[in-house]
Order: sequence, then structure tokens, then C-alpha cells
Amino acid sequence: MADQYAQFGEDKRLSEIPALRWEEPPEGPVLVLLDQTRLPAEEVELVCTDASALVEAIRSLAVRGAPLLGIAGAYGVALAAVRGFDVEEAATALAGARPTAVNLAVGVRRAQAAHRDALARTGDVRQAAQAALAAARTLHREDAEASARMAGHGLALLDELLPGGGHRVLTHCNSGSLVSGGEGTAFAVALAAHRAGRLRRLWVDETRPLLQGARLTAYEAARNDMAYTLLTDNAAGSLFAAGEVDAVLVGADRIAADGSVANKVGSYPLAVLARYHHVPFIVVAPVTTVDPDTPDGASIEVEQRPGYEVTEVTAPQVPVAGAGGGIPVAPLGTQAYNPAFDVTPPELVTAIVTEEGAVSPVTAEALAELCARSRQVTIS
Ligand SMILES: CSC[C@@H](O)[C@@H](O)C(=O)COP(=O)(O)O
Repeated sequence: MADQYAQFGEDKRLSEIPALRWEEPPEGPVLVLLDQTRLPAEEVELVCTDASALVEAIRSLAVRGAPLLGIAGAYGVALAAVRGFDVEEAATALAGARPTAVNLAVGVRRAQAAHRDALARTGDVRQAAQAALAAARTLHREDAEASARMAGHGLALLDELLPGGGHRVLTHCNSGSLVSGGEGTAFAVALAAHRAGRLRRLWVDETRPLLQGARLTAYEAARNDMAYTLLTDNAAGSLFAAGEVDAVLVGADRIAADGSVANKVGSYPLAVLARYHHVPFIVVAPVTTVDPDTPDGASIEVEQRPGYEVTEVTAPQVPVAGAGGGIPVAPLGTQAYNPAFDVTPPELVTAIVTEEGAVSPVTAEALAELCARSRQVTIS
């Protein structure tokens, strides 16, 4: 494993390897992605020259995680615009590439609106394309700022809930700099605790079936010299029972108006475990993840992924392959249940931490008030 990390450069911090960047080589603008399907073994860049390549990268999870999907979606609209493609068509394809993470549609709409406004105002397609690009850049920068503020609010909440310090935090999926313009959401809080000398241990759920915890969160934790331990998702129960978890920190893909939280499948069982063991279950997400148009958890569309992600393990370098290109771990023809997300009801969520502060207890009224406050801050 050490050798695999070495190829990234011994002295290179993960924060120096952006998950995504806009570049303008002489052949024309491109969106460069760090292909997350190849981490931690290889650092491979994926260069998107049009929105359809980006749609494919989003579907394959080369680029993933709610905040980064929003940023990518906005740049995707800009890419279509600067390269002279049909912007409305590209926006529709991008926004529909994955259904659960609301940030994707929010990011796409933001760049699309900037493009439409500039086109209506100036009638100049080049100016409209630059307006879309400026909107994407602003969103990218805002996400980095929001990430830093979430980390501050989240650490303050942890310290308040766990006054003894020495926090032992369990996290699920990946919510660090690989999903953000900054240092992420839930992971950014754990990282802030680590930097403040108050993180005793980060428990990292491997996050079946695509191993975002093992491949990505453990990778980010290692690169930040955090004390971390990887566990299989089904080992979490015995870890709680042993009294080894002080708090659970997870991100979110969509938060309904009533406070229901959609996040990577496996988050809901952790919330149930946390309640049984009297451990706080804390969700960290930017305000843009709160979707006032989705009234409750039952209204959240949960993405269903292909069954081969469960019936096979992926190892691209191994030639023996099942339908999904991986090594079969179940009899051929086995049906799989593979929702990408689950929904945690608000009564199991101790707090939702955003860049505007924390909501606890989680109620529809408190969330609505938070969103209204955020809009005022954005407008003024
Ligand atoms: C800040 S990240 C929040 C979520 O997007 C994250 O926890 C998650 O579930 C990502 O799922 P993924 O399917 O890898 O895109």
C-alpha cells in the first residue's frame, strides 16, 4: 500500500491534488477530473472535452459526492457553452445523470441561469458562455468557503456534545476534499478535530459495494496523518456495543424539507445504532443540499445502481471478468438489491451542521429558517 501511495509523491498533500479543475489549453477548454474509480492505486486524470463525457464520468462515479457533483455540473454547462454545443440539451443531460444528490441539479441550474440571462441581455453567445463559466467558478469558490465554515461549526458542536475531548468519530462513505472545492463536509469536521488535537480515532466504514470509505476516506485520512481504522460496514454494531464510538459524522446527498437525510446506503443503520447506544448522529452538509421542494423522505428518489456492483468486485487489471468487468463473487445470474442511498428520518438525526450553523433538534421550521437566513446572506 505504501508503494501505491508513493506514486502520488511523498511530500504531496491530497489538498494539492484537486478533484476537478478547469483548464484552457490551446486546443480548447477542458474539465480535468481526478478519476476516483482508480484511487487509491492510481492517480489518473480524466479530461472531459464535452458534457457527454462528463455525464459518463458522473454515472461511473469518476466524479462523485454531492458538493462536487454540483460544481462539476456547473462547469459542464460552461463547457457545453464555450465549445458551442446546445447548452439547454447539455444541462438536461447533466442534471439527470444521477437523481439523488440535489447539488448536481442546483449547480447545473445556476450556470444555466447565468448563461440564459447573459444571452438575453447581450445576445452574444461568447459573453453568455463566459457568464456560465463565471457562475461555475463562483460556486467552486463558495463551496470551499462553506466547507471551512462547516468544519468550524461542526467542531464547536462536537466539543459541546463531547466535553471530555478525545473524540472517537465514525464516518461512512467519503466526504472530504475529493467531494468538494475545499476540505469537504463531515470529513472536514473530523480533520478540524484532528488539527485541534481532539480526534482520538476516525473509524472508517469501508462502504460496500464501491468502497468509498476504504478507497477514498482511508486514503484522505492517511494523507492527513490522522489516526484512523478501517472496518467492514457490518462491524459497526460491535464497535458501538464496545463503547468505542463517541459520535457519527456523515454527509448528505439531499435533505428534505422535513429534515429527512438521504446519504450513502448504510447511513440509516448507523443512525439506528447511534440512537440505541445514545451516541450523537451528526449530518454535515451545505445549505444547498437542503431541498425545500422535496417535502419528506418518502419523496426522495433513491438511485438504484447496477447489480454487478454487488455480485462482482472490480479489479480492472484482472482479465477474468463478469458483466460489469469485475471478478464474480456470487453465482452467475444472482439478482442484487443495490440502492446507492438510504434515508434517515429527522428524529434519528441529532443535528444538521451547515455553513450557516447547526440545526438541533432537526425540524422543518428550523430548516426553513436556516434556508431563509442563508438566502439573505447570499443576496446581501
Ligand atoms: C459530502 S459528501 C455527501 C455524500 O455525497 C456522500 O456521503 C455520498 O453518499 C456520496 O455517494 P457517491 O455515490 O459516492 O456519490
